[in-house]
Parts: sequence; C-alpha cells; structure tokens
Amino acid sequence: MVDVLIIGAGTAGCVLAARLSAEPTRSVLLVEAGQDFADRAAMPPALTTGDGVGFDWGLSATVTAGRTGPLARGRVVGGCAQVNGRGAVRAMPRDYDAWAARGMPRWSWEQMLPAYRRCEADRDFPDAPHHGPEGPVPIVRPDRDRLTAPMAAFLESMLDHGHDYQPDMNAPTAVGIGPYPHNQYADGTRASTALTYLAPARGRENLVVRGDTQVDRIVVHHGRAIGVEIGGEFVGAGEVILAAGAPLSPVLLLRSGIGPIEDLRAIGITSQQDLPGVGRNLYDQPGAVIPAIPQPGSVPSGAPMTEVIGRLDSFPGHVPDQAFYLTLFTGPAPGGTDPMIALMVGDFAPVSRGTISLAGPATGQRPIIDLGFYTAAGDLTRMRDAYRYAWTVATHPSLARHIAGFPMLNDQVIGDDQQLDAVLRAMTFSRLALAGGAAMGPGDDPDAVVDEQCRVHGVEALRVIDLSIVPVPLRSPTALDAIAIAEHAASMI
Ligand SMILES: Cc1cc2nc3c(=O)[nH]c(=O)nc-3n(C[C@H](O)[C@H](O)[C@H](O)COP(=O)(O)OP(=O)(O)OC[C@H]3O[C@@H](n4cnc5c(N)ncnc54)[C@H](O)[C@@H]3O)c2cc1C
Repeated sequence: MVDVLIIGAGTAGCVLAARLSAEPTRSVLLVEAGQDFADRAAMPPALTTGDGVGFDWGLSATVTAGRTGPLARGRVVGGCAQVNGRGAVRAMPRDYDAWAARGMPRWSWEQMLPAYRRCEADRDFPDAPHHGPEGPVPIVRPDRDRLTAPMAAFLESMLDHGHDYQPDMNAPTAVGIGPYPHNQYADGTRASTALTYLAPARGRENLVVRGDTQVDRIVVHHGRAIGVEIGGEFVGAGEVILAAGAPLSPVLLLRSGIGPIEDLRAIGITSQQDLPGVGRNLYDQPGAVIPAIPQPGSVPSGAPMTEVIGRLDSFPGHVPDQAFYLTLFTGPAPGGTDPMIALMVGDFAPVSRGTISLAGPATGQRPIIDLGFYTAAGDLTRMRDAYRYAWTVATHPSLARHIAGFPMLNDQVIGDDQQLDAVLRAMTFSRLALAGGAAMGPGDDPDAVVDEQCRVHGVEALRVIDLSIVPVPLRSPTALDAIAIAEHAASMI
C-alpha cells in the first residue's frame, strides 16, 4: 500500500507527484490513463488531440443550445499542458480574492502569489517582485521588435484603439496588449510539467509512475477512501488525490458514488456520499474568431501561431471587467494547408455554467458534458459587443493591409444583432479552459465539494487538486493556474 496515490499525471498531477515525493518517507504512486514518455527523446515531436485520436480522450460536449462539438483533453503524461498552445498567462488577483471571499481565505491572491513565484523562472522579468527567478517552468515572451508583420499590425491596431502596451502581461494588474508569455525552453521545446516537475523527480525511490493505467473508480469504505480500482485490480492507498482535471475528476467522483444521490441511484451507482455539487458549476470560456484570408506573403511560413495577447478593460457597450481577451492566430486553418489569419475573442468570465453527468456506471461510457454557453442572461450580448469591437480591430488599416478578405463577415452582418447572434451561436467554441465541477466551498455551502484544503466533504483521505476545484472564473487561459494551484495545495499537505 502506498501513502499517496495520485490519479492523473496531468498539468497539476505532475506538480503534486514531484512536490509530495520530495519527502523521502512518503511513498507516492502516480497513475495516468495515457502513455508515459519517460524518455524525452522518445516523445513524438507533435502530440495531437482531436476526436479520440493521438493523445486525446475523444470527449464531446454541448457547446451552445442544440450544438455538440468535440472537447479536446490531453490523455498522456503531462495532460492537457502536454498538447496545449503553451500560453502561460496568470489569472488576476481579483479572481483569487473573489475565491477567498467565499469563505476560503487561504486562496487569496496574497496567499497564491508565492505559489506562482515558486513555479516559474521568468526569463524576462526575473527581478520583478511578483515573479520567480528560479522555479522549474521557464516563461518567455516574444521580442516586440521581432514580431511577424500581422502580429505587429495587430499590436498597432490595439494601441491605436487606446489600449496600453504591457511588456509583462503577467504583472498582477496588466490590462492592455503585450507579448504573449509562453512556457518553453530556449530551444523551443514545450516546458510541460511532465518535463519541468516530474522528470527531475523520476529517480526517487519513493515515486512510481504508471502510464497506460486508467482508474475505474475510487474505493470508499465506511466513509474513507482506501484506494482505487483499475481493471478489477485493487490498489490500496493511505490517501487518494484526484487530479484528473475538469471534467474528468468530477466524472470519477460520480463513478465512485460521490455526487448527487438521486442522480447516482437513477443510473445504478451505490451512493457513498451525497454531494449535490459534483458535476455542477462547471464553467468554460466561450471563444469566437474573425477568420480572414491573408494577402499573399503576409503570413510567413513557419511563423509562430500567436505572439501577442490583449486583455481588455473597456470597449463600447461593455462594463469594464477585464474579462475579454483578444489574440491573433496565423498559420494553416485546422485541417488545411492554406494560411489564415484569425482574430480570436474570448470571454474569461461568463456567467453561464455547465454540467457533467453520467449516462451509466461503466467506465467505457462517455460522460454527458454541457458547457452551457450563453444560457445565462447577458452572456451572448457581452460576446456580441466584444466581437463587434474585435471587428473594428481587425478592420483597422494597420491589420487590414494584411487581409485580402473576410470569408463570411461584412459590416452588415456585424451591425445586425440577430444575424450576429446566429453567427455566434453557430461558431462559438470551447476555449478548452474548463474549470469547476467539484468546486471548493465551506461545509455549509450545499454546492461545495471540497474544503479549503481540497479535502472532499464527508469522505476521509480523499482530495481533489486540479482546476475542477476552482469556484470562480479565472481571467486566464488556465494552464499556469493549474500549476500554481497544485503548488499551493501541495504546500498544505
Ligand atoms: C488543445 C488544448 C490547448 C490549450 N491551450 C492552452 C494554452 O495555450 N494556454 C493555457 O493556459 N491553457 C491551455 N489549455 C488549457 C489548459 O492546458 C488546461 O486547462 C490545464 O492544463 C488543465 O490542467 P489539469 O491538471 O486540471 O488537467 P489535465 O492536464 O487535463 O490533467 C488530467 C490528467 O488526468 C488523466 N486522467 C483523467 N482521468 C483519468 C483516469 N480515470 N485514470 C487515470 N488518469 C486519468 C488525464 O489523461 C490527464 O493526463 C489548452 C487545453 C487544450 C486541451
């Protein structure tokens, strides 16, 4: 029997395994459903995701009412951050302060900042008080003077719109436009937590990593987690830590009988703990693009996909909340080879919430995921205003000179509420920044799943530590936050 069994060697799980096994007397078993590339040289250059191929779970979700789409989730040691876009932007202090204000003072920005500092080695601002100089994750930004022509034009358009230039978009209050921070090594290799945290810890005698091993359920006996079941095998543990990410941590709780009692009974799962909040309060960030055909030669081949990110405070029709972001993407469109330019607008803080539920008890049955985009009043209007504003950025002369045409948009569509709403409902996609579904909250909150120390309410020796515990929207693309959250939680164990 191991002391600690961690389910999921993803973004957070690799951090937890490294930090918890640093104590030599504690035995740690890290279990991952996907492949383990222990030898960095054996790792394929590109780990793809999408519809169950490569290193993807093949999940799907309801995106907007009546419309379903694939929901990419990394299934490999390193998790989503092993297949993601490497954008490494922090959430804002106000997000953590909102978290703390829900009765969890240990998750305030003041408490979280040391965790962000601990995890990073910021190559550009090592001396800034809010940055860490020597953590495991290298953070770099593109050089403003060496941006590709469309990226420089996007920056110019935003500055002309009155937004501030921010050399460090990870400064706590950075609002405006600046170089996009990325987690990567100097040679361009992706700096996932499989490399930055787990690889240096692999030699420890008290740490075992098991790839290609999917946990079927957590075994709870008399109100205490005593281990897990893997294809009929029981593996005992003193403590189980669930780090399967959103949405798969809530899925595993449900399969283990931890969730809304009536829903579990209806699909034949014996309840171990009635927790109505499991699978609820899921949120994600809706995104939409303005696709454009570039002028010939405008997008250099092999150019980085994105180099500049904007976090907006105010624009017409919008109450400032720093929740919208703009990014320019260049390169071949998904599944194609012709170059494209796409200005993406995303909402970091929608009000809408989604749900996760099970169709049945079997591990092989896909969960039912509804992202709930635009179900809350006001979310679609917010997006409409932001998209309209993005149109003015895309059609600004600096950017427009790189664009030959917009395939599906014009001033008339953009100006008409009904037409634009139809476009948004049809094209909105998941920003793949899922969080919640097993939210943290005090014991008197009926929707709370874990307490301030990530312990599942009502079940001993079981914690959830990944983005599914986040009870508030994070104004960020989320990967860096998953690392900092795991760092912070590990310091409490
Ligand atoms: C394609 C893509 C692009 C993205 N781009 C960016 C970006 O550029 N910047 C950014 O900040 N964020 C990005 N994100 C989001 C970000 O990467 C994730 O939000 C974050 O990494 C999630 O971390 P996590 O630890 O909560 O979960 P994960 O990293 O998903 O880790 C969960 C792990 O648990 C494993 N697991 C699940 N169930 C089981 C089970 N039953 N048994 C065993 N193992 C299990 C999974 O295989 C996985 O390895 C992207 C996400 C995707 C999918």
